[in-house]
Amino acid sequence: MPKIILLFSGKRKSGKDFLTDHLQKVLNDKCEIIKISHPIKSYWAKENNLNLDELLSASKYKEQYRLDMLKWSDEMRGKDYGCFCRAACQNAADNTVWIVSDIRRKTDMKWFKENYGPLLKTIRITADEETRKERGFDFQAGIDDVASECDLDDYTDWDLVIDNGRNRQKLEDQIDSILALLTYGI
Ligand SMILES: Nc1ncnc2c1ncn2[C@@H]1O[C@H](COP(=O)(O)OP(=O)(O)O)[C@@H](O)[C@H]1O
Ligand SMILES: C[C@@](O)(CCOP(=O)(O)OP(=O)(O)O)CC(=O)O
Repeated sequence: MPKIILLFSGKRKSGKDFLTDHLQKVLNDKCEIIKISHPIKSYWAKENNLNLDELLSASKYKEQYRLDMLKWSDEMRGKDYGCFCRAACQNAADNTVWIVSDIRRKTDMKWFKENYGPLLKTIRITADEETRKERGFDFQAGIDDVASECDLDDYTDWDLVIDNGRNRQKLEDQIDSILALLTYGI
């Protein structure tokens, strides 16, 4: 079992990868980053002969395949809503902090609550649209108005909400607010 699980949610280009990568640098080998999208991208890369590293990066490359990955993964979730959460957590190390950088759907939340309820802390990252646009966000129907991006918009029970937009605090203060959630001795 992990020591504690930090579940991060936020719209694209809000800065989920940016903040969780920095958190990982601070926590070092005491933590592990888990991406629910990793098994999706691995499958997609293998099936279609694509570059997995590019799919995993913040590049434009992944945007070309986002809609297809989204459609395929939603079909899979229809059969088993926990399939990617389970696959993503499968090889994660015991006794560390798990940083799940991309919960998107109520069913992701449900799966983690059912399997690891008492260990969870939930964090929502927000950023104003202008800042997200500066980072490369460009609204696309079928992506930005569906569950993948919107399902947790009406979730209000976050343990922490971090503004990572124009009015954001300094990075170290943002990270400190996350570290304050780690009440377990790590
Ligand atoms: N606080 C920040 N300061 C500077 N650059 C940031 C910040 N947050 C995010 N970025 C940059 O914005 C881009 C999108 O961030 P990313 O973490 O990939 O977003 P997401 O994972 O939510 O789609 C990246 O190039 C990232 O480096
Ligand atoms: C098909 C996806 O898994 C692709 C997700 O890729 P990323 O998690 O890399 O996206 P952002 O960080 O928001 O830019 C989306 C889904 O709904 O599962």
